[in-house]
Amino acid sequence: MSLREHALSLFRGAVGTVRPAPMLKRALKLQGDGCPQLLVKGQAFPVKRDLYLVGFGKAVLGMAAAAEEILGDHLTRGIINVPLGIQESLQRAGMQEMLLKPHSKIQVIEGAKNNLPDTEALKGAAAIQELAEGLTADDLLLVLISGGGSALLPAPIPPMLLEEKEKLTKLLASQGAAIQELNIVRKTLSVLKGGGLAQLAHPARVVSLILSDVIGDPLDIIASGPTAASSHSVQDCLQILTKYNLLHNLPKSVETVLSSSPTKPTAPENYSHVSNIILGSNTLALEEAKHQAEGLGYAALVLSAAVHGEVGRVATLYCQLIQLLCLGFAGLGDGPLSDELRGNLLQLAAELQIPGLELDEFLQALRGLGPDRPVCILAGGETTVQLQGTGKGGRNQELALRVALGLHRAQACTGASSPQGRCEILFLSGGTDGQDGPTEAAGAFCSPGLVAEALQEGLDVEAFLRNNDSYTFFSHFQGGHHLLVTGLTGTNVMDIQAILIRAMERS
Ligand SMILES: Nc1ncnc2c1ncn2[C@@H]1O[C@H](COP(=O)(O)OP(=O)(O)OP(=O)(O)O)[C@@H](O)[C@H]1O
Ligand SMILES: O=C(O)[C@H](O)CO
Repeated sequence: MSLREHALSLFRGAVGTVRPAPMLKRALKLQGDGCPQLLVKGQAFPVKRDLYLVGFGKAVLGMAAAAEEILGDHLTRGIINVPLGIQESLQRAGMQEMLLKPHSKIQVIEGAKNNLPDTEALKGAAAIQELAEGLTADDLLLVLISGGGSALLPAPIPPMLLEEKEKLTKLLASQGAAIQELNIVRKTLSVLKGGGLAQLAHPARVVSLILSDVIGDPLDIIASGPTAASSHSVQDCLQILTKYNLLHNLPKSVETVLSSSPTKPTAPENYSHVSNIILGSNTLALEEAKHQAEGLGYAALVLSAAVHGEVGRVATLYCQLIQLLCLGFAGLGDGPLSDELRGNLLQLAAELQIPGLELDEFLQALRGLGPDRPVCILAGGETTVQLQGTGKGGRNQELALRVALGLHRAQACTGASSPQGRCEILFLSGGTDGQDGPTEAAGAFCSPGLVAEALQEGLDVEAFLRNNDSYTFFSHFQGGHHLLVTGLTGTNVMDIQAILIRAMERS
């Protein structure tokens, strides 16, 4: 099999493991008929009286379909808020397992066009709020949460209007606020976010099943943590508004809400009726890819599930890693060039501040790999692209193209003796949701020869990159062969990267 086929199969395996149905079926069981209990990853929750379900997020329709199949007649009623048009597009894509059955007890509300809160999402949030407020101590509320949940559960604190809150979050996003900052502000201004839903559902037992789309899986940030104790206060919100110069331009209603917000977040002991359980994450997807890579004969290592930073810097990190691996294959893993690369990598990783990354240990483990086995390095996270041009692309395709350019330049420096010439190399970057930016592709593959081969086709990689036009490039180059096209996957645990390297077969 080619490296490309291997990479594709690893990507599909990784995504497959965090698809709603397999994920729910692995984690959730209902046991016993007389006094049924819900079992979630080994934790038992008795169903004393009624069992309700609510959910919000891009992957929640599939999660709800799988949950209803497991809960059967024990489910009393449910309400989910999902993206506008999702039922029709899943139907069209033939993804029946992600759709609710006819006569389902779960009401579906579609809204939040283009991932922005709207009146439909507002109605859905009000219905969820009403359901939660009516629960008793004998009821159990199952909450399904995934990325995109913030826009799908808008409940601005009065007198603030939806448009006012939306305008403020849009302003923050356009100024480059990170998702953590955005969601701290959203939590302060919302009835249901920042633990609000869990508090309204009290005294019912609340069990949240979460598919994480945020680096580090922070419970109080994913979908703005509607069932998680918030570690943030109104002070944090004010600091963020100050940082982005928005504090002195706030609508009156926002000022009113901010001035009457409690100065301290609700104490964690008020969440003893709540269990927040992460069911799927980038880490889980990478573990599955590692397992599959080992099955294919690779020595596989996971670099990190928290790779973030400006796409160009992250591309440099991957290029340097690839060069280091090549030197290892060439038997030069202990030479001065390798030492220099290791030094550069450590410096770059320190600059990128990737949480939890022990690069020193990782590089030691790389050194321990023999030159005989093919190597697979896996990583995940989310890069950022500062758009300069007007082209069409996504962060994964841009990353792959930048890695190709970096490898091309490195090869040009070392010439014919380049250690890259002695091994076969493939890099893949893809979004697990199957859509990279506003394009039809999930991501792209690249190898060191790409830039030179593109030139022969009259395609100038640097010019495409200057215009953030990676999708147009990959669509034209070799008839689109290097595009990763999966279609919408119905899940989302950020992006995945794979580096595959093996010694060149001697002819
Ligand atoms: N022409 C482009 N080239 C490179 N990146 C782009 C381009 N246009 C948009 N992007 C990037 O795509 C991202 C938005 O796309 P997308 O909706 O896939 O991301 P998202 O909102 O983070 O969604 P998700 O987390 O669900 O994948 C942004 O990070 C943006 O910078
Ligand atoms: O909905 C949101 O807030 C983002 O997708 C992060 O979870």
